[in-house]
Amino acid sequence: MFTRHAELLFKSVWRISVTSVSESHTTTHKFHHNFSKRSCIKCTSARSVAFCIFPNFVRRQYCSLPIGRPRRFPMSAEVNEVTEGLAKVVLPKSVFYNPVQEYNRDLTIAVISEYAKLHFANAHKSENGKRSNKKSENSETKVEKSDSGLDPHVFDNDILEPGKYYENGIKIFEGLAASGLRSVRFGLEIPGVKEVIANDFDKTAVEFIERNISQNDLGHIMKSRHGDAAMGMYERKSVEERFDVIDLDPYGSPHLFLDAAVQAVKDGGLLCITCTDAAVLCGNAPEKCSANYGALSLRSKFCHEMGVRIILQCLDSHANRYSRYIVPLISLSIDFYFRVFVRVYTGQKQVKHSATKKAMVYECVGCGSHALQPLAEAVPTKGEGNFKFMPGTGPVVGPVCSHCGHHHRVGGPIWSAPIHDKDFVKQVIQQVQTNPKPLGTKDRICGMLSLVLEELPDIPLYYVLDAVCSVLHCTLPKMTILRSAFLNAGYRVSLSHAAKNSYKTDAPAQFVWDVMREWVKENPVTQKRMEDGSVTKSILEKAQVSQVSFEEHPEANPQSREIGLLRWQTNPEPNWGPKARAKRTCDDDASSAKQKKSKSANVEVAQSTAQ
Ligand SMILES: C[S@@+](CC[C@H](N)C(=O)[O-])C[C@H]1O[C@@H](n2cnc3c(N)ncnc32)[C@H](O)[C@@H]1O
Ligand SMILES: [Zn+2]
Repeated sequence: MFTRHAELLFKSVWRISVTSVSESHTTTHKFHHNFSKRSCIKCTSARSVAFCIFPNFVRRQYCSLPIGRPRRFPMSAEVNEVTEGLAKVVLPKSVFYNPVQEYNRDLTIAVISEYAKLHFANAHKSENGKRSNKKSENSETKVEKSDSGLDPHVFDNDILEPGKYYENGIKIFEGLAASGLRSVRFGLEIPGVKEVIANDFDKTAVEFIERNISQNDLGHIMKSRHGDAAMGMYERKSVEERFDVIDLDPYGSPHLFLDAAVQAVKDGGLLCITCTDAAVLCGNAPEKCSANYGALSLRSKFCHEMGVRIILQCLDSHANRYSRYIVPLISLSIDFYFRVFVRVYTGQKQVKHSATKKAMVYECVGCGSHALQPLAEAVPTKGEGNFKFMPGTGPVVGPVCSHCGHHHRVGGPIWSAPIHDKDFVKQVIQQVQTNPKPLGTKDRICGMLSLVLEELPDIPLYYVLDAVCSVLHCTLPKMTILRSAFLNAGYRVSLSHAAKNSYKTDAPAQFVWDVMREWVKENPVTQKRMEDGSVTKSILEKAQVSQVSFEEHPEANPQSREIGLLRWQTNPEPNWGPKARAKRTCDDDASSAKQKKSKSANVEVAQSTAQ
């Protein structure tokens, strides 16, 4: 006991930095503290939090703020340390953290890193352009460095380094940062960064963001912001101040932040958006989906891709109001949430095409056949690149389903244009595979993105084999046999990353059912399933129009399957999934109590309860 006292006294007198370890509190402190005064010697705040080093023995006070900024940590906070990627952060229970979202964070780091390369390549190109103009104006002028200080060789040599400040680097805003883990990782792992701002409207979260900035030595590129995410973006919507990248990872739906996001991102900038309100987007609450996203979701077999496409049409509609439009880079349905990466551009001419990239969806309530009703079409007129825009013609389906006689439900509008940029996806895969410091979820990123590369880019939505077979009450053909039938008939077919056993095809629904009629000839349905008026009977009694061959086609096995990539998630940990909204455990002062009140009003409208 005496030795312990002596050790502590020694440390406090000599102001040695301390790494504290206890059962529930583990944290590293960068600053030195005055033990006897029980206040932080750096900021002399008597209100700094006390974390016990040794339970029931002694309490010490720490603070990681720069001198002169008094601050307080909650007295009752239990602090945990989390290590992910290159980051080590501390956070109390009252600040949100979901370990399963590591995949989301890893993927985002890979995407933004690739985006940063494009950013530097563009800057380099425009600098070269300027340089050659200057040269042609005055051949004696030598331009060694750009006016803006960009080293022209930085991109050529691919020597951008993470953790370093780049004057011409990318500016990133994380609107809903919680502990700042994601932003800290951005700062440490993404090469070519100028600024990372981690924002949260929770006071405790921001205190921990600051602590984590200091603990990870990121003061030169990262800072915190305390306030509403939308306001943080509106403040930076002027052209000079816009962000290159905005990351939004809210509880539930991001809809409250989208108007600000599409304005605060620079021309060609990147939005990274998570939606964890999967139930709403997948048709459990179409009215809520309509209110939040301006589109009706359908509870269909293809709901996971439909959810992605609803988010994209919503983003594009928001952008259109400001003469801007989106270009999706990667749009994914993952586990229990959606994550989309889109670039936002300005251009009135392109905005006119936006309505042609959206469609309503008809889905038969009996057999699940679906058809897309485009909202508008572009008709070429005189002069290159000129179009006249017309409302879509329809309906594309009859009063009842031509396959089973049931009625249709109408959903949408959805984004009906491509949802991924395959060249970009290839670059991300290559970068993830060759990264000397591999991401924790590297295998899954490569597996899922390889599936994305295989997806038919021009075919929205898909069929699910189990569902099609359950309509007919028949046995399931092997996926390779089914795919062969489409390929042998000259149609294209692919999986979708959004669902196992899915198939996308450019074949008409008539052929989809012809394949099943042929299959049922060899694998008959029991007679009791052929009741009068049943969907099974209606479909199987219809004459088969096309010839179908199940002979194995050489491309029947998708490459991602052949080489055994990790394509769909296996359970990463027990009870994984959305995490409940973080609960506040600390005492709040009067102002944060007020804030809490208005927050709950916002939250009421804004978000569902889980992430
Ligand atoms: C799901 S957590 C963010 C998780 C974090 N991005 C990560 O990867 O660990 C959502 C955070 O948003 C914050 N938040 C909710 N509404 C907000 C608003 N309007 N403005 C700023 N922050 C908000 C909450 O306090 C919470 O910390
Ligand atoms: Zn039908």
